[in-house]
Amino acid sequence: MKIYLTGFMTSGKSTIGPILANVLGYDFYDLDKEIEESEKLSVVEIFEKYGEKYFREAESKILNELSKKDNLVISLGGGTIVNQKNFDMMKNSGTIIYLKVSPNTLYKRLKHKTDRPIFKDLVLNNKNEAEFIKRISELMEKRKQYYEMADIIIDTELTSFGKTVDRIAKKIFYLNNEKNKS
Ligand SMILES: Nc1ncnc2c1ncn2[C@@H]1O[C@H](COP(=O)(O)OP(=O)(O)OP(=O)(O)O)[C@@H](O)[C@H]1O
Ligand SMILES: O=C(O)C1=C[C@@H](O)[C@@H](O)[C@H](O)C1
Ligand SMILES: [Mg+2]
Repeated sequence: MKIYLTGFMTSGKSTIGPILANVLGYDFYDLDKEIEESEKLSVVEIFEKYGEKYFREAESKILNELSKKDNLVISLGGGTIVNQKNFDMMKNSGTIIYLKVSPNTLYKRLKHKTDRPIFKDLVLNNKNEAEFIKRISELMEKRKQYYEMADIIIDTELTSFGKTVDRIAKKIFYLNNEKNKS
């Protein structure tokens, strides 16, 4: 089984992914980290040096390579799913799980982080809360049609890491049992 974790920047994909993989006994890959290793640059540096289009091409290429493996959890980047080819490939090859978090909570997590190129300028320019949340909400609006086509949606707003992992693992064990029955 292949599990793809999707959701907005700082929704918790990279934090929860390795714990989930450990619980399921699967291998774990963080797509952003794989791109960084392959390019020998950080995500911010790739955006600055080569631009977003280049990053997106590298992202799709590495996603396709990783997806040849089985029994794994992949924590995607926040924008990976917003590409029809990536989406179709993941939908046809595995289970997509969306970690749903509100713009207000995402703001609290993002406001001090300078390692997300898309929000770095807002953090460095100390943009006020209303403007920041507006930008998060606008991007969320564009992306949510993809996020919400996930196979499983987990509202993680009020949930600790452990509880989120527990809820996902239970759903995966159930799906695996159903698959074995048929
Ligand atoms: N209940 C929670 N669940 C998940 N993350 C939480 C929670 N509470 C606080 N956090 C914090 O939110 C941040 C989530 O960041 P993380 O890198 O896991 O997000 P991500 O979804 O991988 O983002 P990106 O798309 O940028 O890769 C971490 O700093 C984590 O400590
Ligand atoms: O949401 C996004 O577009 C991104 C999220 C991160 O995971 C990285 O992939 C990068 O910062 C872009
Ligand atoms: Mg991540």
